[in-house]
Formats: sequence, structure tokens, C-alpha cells
Amino acid sequence: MAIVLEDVSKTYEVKGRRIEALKKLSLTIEDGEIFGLIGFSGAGKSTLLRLINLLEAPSSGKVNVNGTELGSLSGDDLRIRRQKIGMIFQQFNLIESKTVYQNIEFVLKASRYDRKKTRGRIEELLDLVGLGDKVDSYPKNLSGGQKQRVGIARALANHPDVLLCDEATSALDPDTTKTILKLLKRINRELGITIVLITHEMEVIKEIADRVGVMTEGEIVEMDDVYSIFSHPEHDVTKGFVQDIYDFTIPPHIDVNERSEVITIKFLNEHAEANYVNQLYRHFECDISILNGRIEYIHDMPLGFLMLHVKGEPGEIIRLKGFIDESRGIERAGIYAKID
Ligand SMILES: Nc1ncnc2c1ncn2[C@@H]1O[C@H](COP(=O)(O)OP(=O)(O)OP(=O)(O)O)[C@@H](O)[C@H]1O
Repeated sequence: MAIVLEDVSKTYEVKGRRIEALKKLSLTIEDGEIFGLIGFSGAGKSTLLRLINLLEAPSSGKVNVNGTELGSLSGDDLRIRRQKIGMIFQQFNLIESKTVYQNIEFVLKASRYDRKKTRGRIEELLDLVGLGDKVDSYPKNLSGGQKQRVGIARALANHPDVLLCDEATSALDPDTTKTILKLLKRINRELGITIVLITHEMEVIKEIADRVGVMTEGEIVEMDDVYSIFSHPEHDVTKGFVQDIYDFTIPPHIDVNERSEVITIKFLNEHAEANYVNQLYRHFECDISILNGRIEYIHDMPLGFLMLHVKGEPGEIIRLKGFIDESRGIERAGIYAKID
């Protein structure tokens, strides 16, 4: 059971102009995983989500969700299948004139949910998202984070097996973003719901995704587990996104020549926490100062970057670089190219 897209294309015609929003894209999202799609505006992310959500049909290719070929559905079958795909939005999309209770009741009514069970289900959902005391509040009296919690409760009302998140935290401050992402992760782990999220923020991917696809111009140009994408980005677009997090630029006053080099080192896994700089001091007659450094924990696995300014005889600097290149779990990082 999974979401499988096979050679999917989507073309729009606008005033006689063809826009290829998706170009023969193939992708398998495994059951129970959190899959993040990152890309700049116009890359085709929302279009992809609308195909999975059955809001639109592909121009060619196949979309299969949990064993059902979506193109084959119509009428009631389509309506029922759609209920099994929940969705949350950047602007929450709550009905302002309805209370929290009524917002969720609305989707349960639409799905002809057993009326006798409706109140119990809504209370259960609000408890799950930590809003048990807001049942009679109106959206205008809720914070952004609380509104998104209502959005999540509403999306889960019909026991979906897939939850699609369209820039779900882009309107929230960093702290609220973290709590919402934690909630989504808990929902994924505890309820086993597959989550597909689209974002333009690498922080969001780092925080929550198991795997990530990088989209540009209607194609997925790189796809891997999140640690691999962060530690070894291949495509220029991916490098640009990663560099947004590791913004390591050489300070302008640092002179770079054969006796004075800036070396950025990448430490993988447990090597990030070792006393590596100590070893460099001990082994080489160089003057070493730290210009920048950071350890990131991705799914609890450390990934470290350290920018060093090394001064010394050219031969000694070459030996030091050779030592780094031969050390296990340690690599020279270079500077990831920034794409504007
Ligand atoms: N209904 C539509 N009619 C015509 N063109 C469309 C339509 N929907 C999307 N497009 C075009 O398809 C391309 C991909 O758009 P899409 O919204 O999927 O990108 P995106 O990555 O989600 O961007 P954003 O983050 O800005 O939403 C864009 O060139 C867009 O203008």
C-alpha cells in the first residue's frame, strides 16, 4: 500500500500557452512515511498534491493511492476515496462563522457520519490535538497555531490514511511551527497515517520528514532520506536549499592564499562529536582558528560543519588537508553553491 505516481504529466493551457506543471514524474511514497517535497514557487508542488487529492486528473500517467487507481473512480467511490485523504492548508481554511465544533461537524455531516457518534468523535479529535477547551470558540479568537490544530482535527475526522500538508506551517512563527510539526509527527507515528508535505523551507523538512524530494520545473531532481540530502546534496537546487541552513560564507576580512586557507569540514554521524580539532592542533604546525561551526541533529543523528582558518607553510597545509581527506567520517565540505 502506497502512493504511486507513474509517468505523471500535467499540462495547463493558458491563453494559447502550454504550461508543463509536471513532466513525466514518477514517485513512490511508502505507506506510513513522512515524505517532504521541497521546491521554489512554481516548481509544481501544489499541482502534485492536487493530483494525489483527486482534485485534478493528470494529463497523462497514473496516480494510485493505496491500491486504487484514481482515474478509475467516479461518483460515490470517488467521494468515499477522497474522504480517506485529509488535507491541511497554509491559511487553515476554517469557516469563520462556525465554532471549532461546527467546523469539524461540517465535514462529518458531508461524509454522512453516524450522528450519534459525532459529538464523541469531535471530542476525541480535539483531545488529540490538545484543544479540548476550545470546542465552542470561533476561529477569530484562536491563535494561528490553534487554528492549524483545528485544521488537523478536521482533516483527521474521517480516519484518513493519508494526510496532505500544503505549506501547513508557513504562516506560523518558528516556535509554533515546531509544536505543529511535533503534533504531525505524533499523528504519523501513533495513527500510522502517511504524510505528504510540501514546503519551501528546509527547516521543516529537517524537523519532520523521513524522505525528501527536491522539485524544480515539474520534475523531482533529487530524492533521498533527509540525512543524505543534508550531508551530500548533489543537485544545485538542493545545495541552495541546504545552504540556507548552513549559511557559511567566508568573512570578507579573511585573506585567502597558499599560506592562509579557509577549510570547511563536514563531520558525519558520531564523528561530529569527536575532538577532531584537537588532533589537527597536535599533528600540524599550523595556526588554526574557528570561523564558524554547527552541529545539526537530523533524526537524532549528528551532522557537523566546522569552518576553519588555517595559516602555515603551504606544504603543512597540504598535509593537513590530506589528513582530513583520509579521516573516517570526515570530509572537506567545500561551500555549497548558492542558487539565487
Ligand atoms: N490551474 C492552473 N492553470 C494554469 N496554470 C497553472 C495552474 N496551476 C498551476 N499552474 C502553473 O503550473 C506551474 C506549477 O504551479 P504549482 O502551483 O504547482 O507550483 P508550486 O511549486 O506549488 O508553487 P507555489 O509554492 O507558488 O504554490 C506554475 O507555472 C503555475 O503557474
